[in-house]
Amino acid sequence: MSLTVSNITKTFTKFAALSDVTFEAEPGEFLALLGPSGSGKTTLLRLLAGLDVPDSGAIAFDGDNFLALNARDRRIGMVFQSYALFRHMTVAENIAFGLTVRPAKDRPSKADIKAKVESLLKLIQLEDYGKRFPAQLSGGQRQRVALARALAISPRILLLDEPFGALDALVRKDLRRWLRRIHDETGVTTVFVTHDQEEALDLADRVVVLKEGRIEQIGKPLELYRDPATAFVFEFLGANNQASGTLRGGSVDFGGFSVPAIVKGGSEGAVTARFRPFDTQVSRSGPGFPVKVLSVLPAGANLRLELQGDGGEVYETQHAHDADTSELKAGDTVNLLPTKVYVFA
Ligand SMILES: Nc1ncnc2c1ncn2[C@@H]1O[C@H](COP(=O)(O)OP(=O)(O)OP(=O)(O)O)[C@@H](O)[C@H]1O
Repeated sequence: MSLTVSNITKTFTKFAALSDVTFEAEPGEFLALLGPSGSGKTTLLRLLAGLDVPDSGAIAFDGDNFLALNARDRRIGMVFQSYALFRHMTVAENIAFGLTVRPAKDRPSKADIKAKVESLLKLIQLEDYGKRFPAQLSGGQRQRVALARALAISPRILLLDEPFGALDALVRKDLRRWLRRIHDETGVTTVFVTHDQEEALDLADRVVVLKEGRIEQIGKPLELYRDPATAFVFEFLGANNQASGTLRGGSVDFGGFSVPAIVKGGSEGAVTARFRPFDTQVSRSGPGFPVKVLSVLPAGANLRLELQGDGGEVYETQHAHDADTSELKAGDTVNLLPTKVYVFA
């Protein structure tokens, strides 16, 4: 095990920013910390980095007690959302910084530093940019340089705090793919903070979902999506629909039709059933809730529908085009049938 976080609690003037947080990262694993604003992600990252100390609990890396080491001795690479490059230094000087400030006995030779910077510039695909200053780079390029600077010290662990948060959606997507490739090439254990579920599911080997300073669930992206432990995880990880029904013998009865349920808690009787846009069928005459089509949106090979029930509730569905849905238009009345629902405590 490379990183072990055990029972970490951190309180700010009586307010518990983190409560009893425990998780592990395998060597070389890419872990995402995912949660809404204020869930404790940055606090956790700061504790890992040694920028703050927990009230209780333990943090170890490869058997070393991290809490007994100061920030520098933990050998951590960090990248923040804001471009923290030194403005008066060139790209190459920025990347070399962590090596040039080492005490003489630990400092690599000038030639070694130069070679390291060149290999990192190549890795981040900015080979010809070494002599530029940060102001002469795009936002995305600056974050690539920030990553190279973090990697220059050969960190034992890389901590990334919403590194693409300030960039536009297209650049973010590009950098996401790029970061994953860099991670796979360098193999450094990485903890990535984000509040963007798509980013976390896309990038990470495993995702730690935080809510109000506590871990809701830890799992591989697909596990979390398919097998969410709580209603919070279900809702946080993707578009969701809700309908009231009666849980009975593993199915939810909606009055007139019933749907197989994945039951994660709660008891038989009145429940709120949740279902994903993909787990639905829309038909003109089959079973289901009578709904009105609000909008029809093409989504690649799929069709996305916004539907409204009798009581004003809005549903979202997404499926492949079929005979029953391809001619649909706003204002039509159809039946919405969930094919699988989740019930949580
Ligand atoms: N130095 C501090 N003093 C007091 N409260 C703090 C301090 N740092 C963080 N908090 C509180 O701890 C909670 C968790 O904050 P944190 O920054 O870790 O959340 P986050 O999940 O990273 O949120 P965001 O996505 O908005 O950055 C918040 O309620 C915050 O107000």
